[in-house]
Formats: sequence, structure tokens, C-alpha cells
Amino acid sequence: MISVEEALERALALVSPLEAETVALAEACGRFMCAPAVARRDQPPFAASAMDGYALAGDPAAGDRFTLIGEAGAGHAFTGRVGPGEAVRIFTGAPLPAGADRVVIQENVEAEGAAIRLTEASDGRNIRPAGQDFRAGDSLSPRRLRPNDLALLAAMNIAEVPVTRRPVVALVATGDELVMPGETPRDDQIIASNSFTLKALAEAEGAEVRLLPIARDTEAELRTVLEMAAGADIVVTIGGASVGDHDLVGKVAGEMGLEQAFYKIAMRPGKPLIAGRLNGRPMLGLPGNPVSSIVCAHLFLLPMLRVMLGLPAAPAPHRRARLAEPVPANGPRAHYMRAKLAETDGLPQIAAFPRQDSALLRELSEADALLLRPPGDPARESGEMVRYIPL
Ligand SMILES: Nc1nc2c(c(=O)[nH]1)N[C@H]1C(S)=C(S)[C@@H](COP(=O)(O)OP(=O)(O)OC[C@H]3O[C@@H](n4cnc5c(N)ncnc54)[C@H](O)[C@@H]3O)O[C@H]1N2
Ligand code: MOO
Repeated sequence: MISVEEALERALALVSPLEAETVALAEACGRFMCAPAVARRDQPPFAASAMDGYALAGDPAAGDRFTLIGEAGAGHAFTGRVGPGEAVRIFTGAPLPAGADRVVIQENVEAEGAAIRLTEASDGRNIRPAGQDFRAGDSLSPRRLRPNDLALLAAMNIAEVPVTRRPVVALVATGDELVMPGETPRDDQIIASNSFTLKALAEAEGAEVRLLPIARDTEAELRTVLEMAAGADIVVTIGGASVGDHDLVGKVAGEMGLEQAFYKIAMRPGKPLIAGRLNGRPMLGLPGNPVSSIVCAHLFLLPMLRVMLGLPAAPAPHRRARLAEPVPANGPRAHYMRAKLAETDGLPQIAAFPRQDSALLRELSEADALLLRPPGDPARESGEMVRYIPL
């Protein structure tokens, strides 16, 4: 059995960034912008008023009078020039008229017909210089676009963005015991549950997921369903990865030409994970136990999808917290314990659930972290610092 780190390295070597496509800005949130965006104009494109008031020149004192010669609004520039003793009525966002170098806010002014008189000395210039936000040619580096990035791109006058194509994931559940939610199971059957979390996880990461029909436990049927996965960017099977007589994934994929990158990892849950290349496409054979498949998705599938999207090759992000309760010594496999986070005096505290069976979906649903126990980690007391993966 290889270590989790070695397995991840081999899994990430199976994938590479996909090609780019262009999407409208309104569709770009959450997508990976794969080339720098270059501003097509300055922002603001002109020196603009930051306040409603009067544009004028100089450093006037209380009591000074100015003749009004026109008006400047947002989207309506004043085309003349402001001379000494003159002022232009101006509103927030309007271009500063030529000749003016300050905006006096209207609260500090008394209007007297076609003139104004300052009631107080000016409180600053109240001008946003041209290009104070960005200049034409400034760029935004490649990134996964967040809502806040979109306004910036729009202001740069960018209507379409190059993004990495969504990876297509073909998801194949296997097993005679499985029926879909809503169907009527026989007494010896259960409901296929793993696919729903796996689909949601992959979609949240930016993938498109094709849920293929459940493959029954025959070599012929598994082969047929795997053939239906042609065209996907990655094939993910669930179950049938272990050593039982009906665990057919390794055998059938092997006969179909799987070039195995690894099989079996020193991790818990998730030991019988399979990875490799099937007909030129990456394949991940997840263990069937629900928690095992989902933990393996966090640790392997999501990092692989991130590489396909153009993000750096990296493990699932780790954070640190203090143990709220002691944990026993760990065995020879890295253990990813389902755990609950809390905050005490502003510091994160983590407690592993007492039950860690890899079939327990309730604990998984309650968990917000995987407490990371390295192989051979000794027993740990409350208060010790540990690493965890947020869920
Ligand atoms: N003799 C050994 N037996 C087992 C070993 C071992 O090393 N030696 N490993 C155990 C470990 S660890 C795991 S994990 C499981 C994984 O087995 P498989 O990948 O072959 O999974 P299945 O046998 O098909 O299913 C296991 C379990 O999960 C249920 N299942 C499967 N698919 C789904 C699904 N889509 N939704 C919900 N539940 C699913 C299935 O009914 C079984 O209960 O092997 C151990 N055995
Ligand atoms: O490794 Mo298995 O995934 O413990 O249940």
C-alpha cells in the first residue's frame, strides 16, 4: 500500500488543464478565468466628482461668492471652462469641468439666485482622479472568478471571459444491491446514495456530471456502462473496488486496458481506491462504502478536477485546530476522522465523533471537518494542535 501523498501525486499526474472556452461575463462566476483580463479603458475614465455640490477652482474661504455658469451630471459633461469667480453645479460621478480643481459640497453653500456663497471653508477636493481604480492595460490575473471580480471585469469593459471548459465527470455506481431513491427496493437492497454527494461535490468544483445507469455485478454490464462513459474527461466508479468475488471494477477496467497508477492506499477510510488511465482518460475507482467514497472524493477527485480547471496541483487544503477531546493512538493507515468544529475564546476546536464506521452517513452529515491522523500518530490529549480538512 502506498501513502496518501504518493497516491495523490500519481493521481494528479493523470490529469492536465482542459482547453479554454469563452463565456459571457454574466455566466462567468465560479469559472476559472484562464488568461489575464486586460482593462480596455481607465477607471474612472475622467476626473470625476465624488460629491454633489459645486465645481470651482482655488482654495476659497467662507463668504466667497461664485457665479453659476452651468451644470455637470453623471453622463452629462459640462463642455465649457470654469474661470476665476465661477462655479458649475455638479453631481456625484460627473466629469470635473475644465478649469475646476475642487468640488465644494452643497451642504457648505448657500444658493443666491444665479450665484452661490460658501458658508464654510472647503473640506477637501472631493475629486476622484482619472484612472484611480485602474488604467487601460492593467490586468487581472487568472483565477476562479468570485462575485466581486465580476464588477471589476465589467468596469474594464470586458463582456466575455476565457474560462477553462468544465470537466465532464462520468459517475458509475456499481452493485446488485442498489436502487435509486424513490424506487422500491427489495428487502436485500439499499438505496444508491453516494452518487448524490459526489455529483454535488464535483459540480460545486465546476464540473459537469453525467450520472450513468447503475452497473449490476456482471462483467458484461460493467463493461457496457464503462463504455457509455466514453467522451467524459474522467470516469469515476463507485464500489466493487475491493477483493470480494463481486468486486469487478479492477478486473473489468483492467481487461478494457486500464493502465493502473495505483491500487490500495494506506488510508482509512478509502483503502481500496484505484486510479489509472482508461483509453487515454483518467479513471478513479472509489470504494463503495459511502463515507469512503466521499472522503476519497475530497482527497483525490476534487484536487484532480482543480488541475483540470487550471488551478495548481495541490492537496485538499489543511487547517489547524485544538483537540476538544482526546483521541486514541492511530494505526498504520492515515485516518481521516469525521469531526465537528467549534470555537472557544475565538480559537477553533475540533472533536472527532466516537463512531467512525465508513458506512455512517449521519455522522458524515453532522461533520464539518476531517480530523487528520497520520499513520502511527500517538494518542493525543485535549488541547493539542492537530490538522484538519474542512468539509
Ligand atoms: N476481505 C476484505 N474485505 C474488504 C476489504 C479488505 O481489504 N478485505 N476492504 C474493506 C474496505 S476498507 C472497503 S472501503 C470496502 C470497499 O469495497 P468495495 O469498493 O468493493 O465496495 P462494495 O463492496 O461494492 O460496497 C461496500 C459497501 O458500500 C455499499 N455501497 C456501494 N455502492 C454504494 C452506493 N452507490 N451508494 C450507497 N452504498 C453503496 C455497498 O452496499 C456495501 O455495503 O470493502 C471492505 N471489504
Ligand atoms: O478503507 Mo474502507 O474505506 O475503511 O471502509
